[in-house]
Amino acid sequence: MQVSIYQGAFPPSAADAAIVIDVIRAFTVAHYAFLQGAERIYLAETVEQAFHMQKENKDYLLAGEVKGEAIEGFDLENSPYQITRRDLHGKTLIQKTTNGVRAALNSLASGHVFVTGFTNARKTVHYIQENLASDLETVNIIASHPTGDDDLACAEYMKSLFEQDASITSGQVRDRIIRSEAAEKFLDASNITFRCEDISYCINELDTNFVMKINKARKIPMIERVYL
Ligand SMILES: O=C(O)[C@H](CS(=O)(=O)O)OP(=O)(O)O
Ligand SMILES: [Mg+2]
Repeated sequence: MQVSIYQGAFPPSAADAAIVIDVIRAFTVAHYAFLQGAERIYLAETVEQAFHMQKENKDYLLAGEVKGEAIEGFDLENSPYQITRRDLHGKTLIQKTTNGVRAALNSLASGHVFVTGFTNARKTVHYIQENLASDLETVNIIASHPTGDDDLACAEYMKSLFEQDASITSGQVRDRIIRSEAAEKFLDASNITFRCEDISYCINELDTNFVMKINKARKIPMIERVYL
């Protein structure tokens, strides 16, 4: 199996499987949303599309950000801290974010498409190794932030798990996430728009029994849980 890492929202090629990483914060948010009971998460290309979908389906909840900030009229921010304080049982979310959602939508030409933050990175590798590996010649790992080291560190970690070379530890990934450019504004106490708690949710691996896979058969792609 050839495992390649790309950085940014525009992967140059398709693969048998793609794993799109957004540690800070889109797919950490998605992971916690499922843990809070969400059933599915649609991926919206634009804020307008998200509002249109909610107009047609009044129960859907809008989650996301523009330039990291809350969107007026959305139900949820792009904040794992906030998500963990909501009961989302049975809910459908529509997610719109700058890097993670954009990169996922640009990866749909790959055969299987998974999304993850650091919280579910190890489980995602194990799921692919156990269930798909014999059918996969190429795997693209897409670190969705164009320059931030948070997603790149997680991508290197996942590649090292696939290749079993122990070249990077989970502790090293955690340190790189905390020191990344993307984390800066959250850890700046004078910047009250961003919560430092969000970073705490992004740096710990969780022992969950599912991975997050994109269902491409729907008109609007959506993330679903696939159980281990
Ligand atoms: O909200 C986020 O964490 C980012 C936007 S920014 O990098 O903070 O401007 O979006 P995401 O798609 O979750 O990386
Ligand atoms: Mg990000």
